[in-house]
Parts: sequence; C-alpha cells; structure tokens
Amino acid sequence: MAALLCAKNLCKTYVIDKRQNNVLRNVNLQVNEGDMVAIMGPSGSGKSTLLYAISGMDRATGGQVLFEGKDLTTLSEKELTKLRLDEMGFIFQQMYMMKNLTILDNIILPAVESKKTDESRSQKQKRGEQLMRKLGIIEIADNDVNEVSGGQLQRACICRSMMNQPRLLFADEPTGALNRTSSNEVMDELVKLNREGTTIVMVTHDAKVAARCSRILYIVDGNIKGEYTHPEHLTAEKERERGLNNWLMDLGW
Ligand SMILES: Nc1ncnc2c1ncn2[C@@H]1O[C@H](COP(=O)(O)OP(=O)(O)OP(=O)(O)O)[C@@H](O)[C@H]1O
Repeated sequence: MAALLCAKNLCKTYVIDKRQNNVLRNVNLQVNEGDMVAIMGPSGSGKSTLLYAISGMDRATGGQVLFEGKDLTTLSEKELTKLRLDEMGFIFQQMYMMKNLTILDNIILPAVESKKTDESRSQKQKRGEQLMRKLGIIEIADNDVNEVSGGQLQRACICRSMMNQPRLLFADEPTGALNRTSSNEVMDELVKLNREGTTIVMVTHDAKVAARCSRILYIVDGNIKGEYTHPEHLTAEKERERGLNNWLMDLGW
C-alpha cells in the first residue's frame, strides 16, 4: 500500500513562562492508504498533540508532515485550510456543531464552504441526507444540536467529516463521551467507512475501540514506543482484544 501520510522527525515544543515542554520528540510514522490506526498511550504522552500536528490543525515546531508527498509544514494557512477541507475529515471533540443551525445544515457545512465540486446546494443537501440515512440518524435532520443524544451527535459528526469524501479521517477520542452500546455502533460505522476506502487515524484510551483498528501505535513521552498489528490467526474480536490487552500490559498500560 502507498504512503498517504508521513511524519519525519516531528517535534512540538510548548514554551510556558520560559519553560520548554518538548511534547513531541522526533516522531517518525507512516500511514498507508487504507490503514485504520489507533494512537494509544498514557495521559499527557502527546497523543492529541501528535494528531493535531499530523493533520495540519496545528503547526509542528520541527520536522516534516508529508501528505502525498506535499509538506504541510511549508504550506500557507490558506493552502492548509483548503487541503484540510477537501482531503481530510475531522471528528474532534473541540469542533462543536453550530448551535444556530440544524443537524443537517451542520453536516453539509464543509461542502458549502468547499469549492471542490460545482454541486448545487440541493445536491449537497441530498448527499447529507444520504449520509444521515447510512448512519441511521435521518430522523434528526431538522433537529437543533441540543435536541439529540450524545451517540446521535457523534454520528452526525461522522457524517459531517465525510461530507467532502476525505481521503483521510482524523478522530480524537471518537467514542470518548459514549456508553458502550453507542461506542460499538460508532465504531461499526468507522470500520465500515474504512472498508469502503477511507484511511483513518484516531486517538483512543479504549483498548476495545483500538482492537478494531488494524494498527495500534503506543506513544510514551512524545515518542512512538511500539506498534501492534493483530496476528493473522486471531480473527475473532474477543481474541484480538485479548491479544492487544496483553501487549499493552507488557508496555505498562
Ligand atoms: N496548547 C498547549 N499549550 C501548552 N501545553 C500544551 C498544550 N496542549 C498540550 N500541552 C501539553 O502537552 C502535553 C501533551 O498533551 P496531549 O494533550 O497531547 O496529551 P495526551 O496524550 O493527548 O493526553 P490525554 O490522554 O490526557 O488526553 C501535556 O503536558 C500538555 O500539558
């Protein structure tokens, strides 16, 4: 599989009161087309910082991030915004839906803002509705943001992230605020999208969620300390989870 995203010697340093915090320390990683990657690690190890840096949501302080060979660290804000809008999808907890818009209008917003296609607004609306149907939430299309459950809202975020048919989807704790049933349902949808061709990179604390990804990276003190892939003979979900848990325990999880 071809490399879609590469981080090379990626560094991120925060300076607070003249004190340096080297959060990412020369991270190297490659995400291939079709991967479904989970980033795990202790609290404060740099998982979200890494996700923000490789997705171009935040600027690294050193190193390179190559998306199909194009170095994100050298792009202008305008170029970066266009690339994120057209090629990437985001399911980030900080990216709340807009309260003055219905769920459907929130979902189609990335397409309204993008110049990727010359679709009419009604075509965009139709596609938004198709996505909502696919994720089983069409009945909340006209609801306000505060009139839906956490699981429905998360599925709406997935619809929104898919609106511009991204090559690469980034998710920060996509199931973090959900109960187990909703979490499983959201993961079912993400696995389905991945099987249909979308590459996914997510941060999660939940080994059950991570076990459904094809690669699991473990980050400690701003560096990737190990990578896990499921042994081929483990095909059942429970066995995969057990295998991953054993690996995590060996790393001190
Ligand atoms: N905007 C910021 N300004 C200054 N320091 C920051 C900022 N964002 C994160 N940090 C620091 O960077 C370090 C890593 O934070 P990060 O959120 O990436 O960790 P994490 O592994 O995602 O943690 P958690 O699992 O608790 O969400 C922490 O020490 C944090 O305090």
